[in-house]
Amino acid sequence: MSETAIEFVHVSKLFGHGKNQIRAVDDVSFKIEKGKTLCLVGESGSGKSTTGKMVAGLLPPSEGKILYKGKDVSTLTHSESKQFRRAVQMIHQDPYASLNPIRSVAQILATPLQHHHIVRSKPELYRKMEELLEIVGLTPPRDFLFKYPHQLSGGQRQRVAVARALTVNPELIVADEAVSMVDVSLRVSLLNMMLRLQKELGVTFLFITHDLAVAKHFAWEGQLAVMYLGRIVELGDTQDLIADPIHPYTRALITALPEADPVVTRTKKRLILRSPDIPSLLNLPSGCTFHPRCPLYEEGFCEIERPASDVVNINGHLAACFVEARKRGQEDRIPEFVRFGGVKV
Ligand SMILES: Nc1ncnc2c1ncn2[C@@H]1O[C@H](COP(=O)(O)OP(=O)(O)OP(=O)(O)O)[C@@H](O)[C@H]1O
Repeated sequence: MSETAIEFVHVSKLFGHGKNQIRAVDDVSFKIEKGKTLCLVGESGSGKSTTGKMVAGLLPPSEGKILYKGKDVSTLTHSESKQFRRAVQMIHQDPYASLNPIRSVAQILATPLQHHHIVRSKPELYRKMEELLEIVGLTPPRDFLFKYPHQLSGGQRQRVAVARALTVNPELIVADEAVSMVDVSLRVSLLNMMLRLQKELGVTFLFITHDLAVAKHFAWEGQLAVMYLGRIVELGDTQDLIADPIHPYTRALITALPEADPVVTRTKKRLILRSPDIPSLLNLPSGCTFHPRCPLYEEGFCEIERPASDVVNINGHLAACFVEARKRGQEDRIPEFVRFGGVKV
């Protein structure tokens, strides 16, 4: 039976106070099975990083529950909490900022290995550091151990950051825009290295990116969650979601993807949004927050109530769109007063 690594149950994160309060993450639910990948994709400000930080235990939720292996993270004892922090590691966008510039690769890797008593002697330390560098594709390891971050390329630095995360044998890695600062030419090999890690070490991944092409590649065998203004608007197995996107926002993202074949790119019908502007979290539109941009917008239907993330549910492929719920024969999942144009019946 599959085991759930992490689960969000109606989680929200609020920042600020009074009139300046925003819901950076709003009523988000998902689970990631052990050894699988969930990729969060969405535009800047959609709440991806805030979600990632909550998964990594760096931010507490304002509402809702986060379960780690079925246990509410807020109720963990001190020692369980320490274990949790060690089991979940985060890889950031900018490895240059996250690696200490005055420490060599060997020093960067040795600190957690020694601190957590993962190695007990110098020879064991060196064996372990070399093994980690080999796992992340920095070979021969001796060429890299005594280098400093500034002597490495962006892709190599990110590999060191991954190796450092692996020092503590994590069960879950949160990779937040981990390839976006790396040259396009090196991105695929970095992504493939992380995919290999997942297969060989069985690590669970929460992968965060604004780039749907990257998301598609990394989570092809996992799941995608599309975020918009703090909410998940569509969630499903990546292959289903790409083949049959339900939410118009997902469709817009997919039709904007470049195709390998230039003829397909030229002839592909793009989904034109009614407005390019993303509303402010401080002043959200009523009802479905995507309605001012949505090509499927129906007056008197879309602006009444915010659709639940699972108002469309096709064998576990979920989406938050009343228009699509109706089109796909799931009208009974739409609250009655929305169906009757806002009139309480
Ligand atoms: N510590 C904080 N205090 C106040 N507001 C915050 C804080 N962290 C994030 N926010 C706000 O929450 C919203 C969501 O931010 P978040 O970084 O999670 O989005 P994102 O989708 O990861 O975007 P990006 O890729 O630009 O980081 C944004 O409006 C951001 O300004």
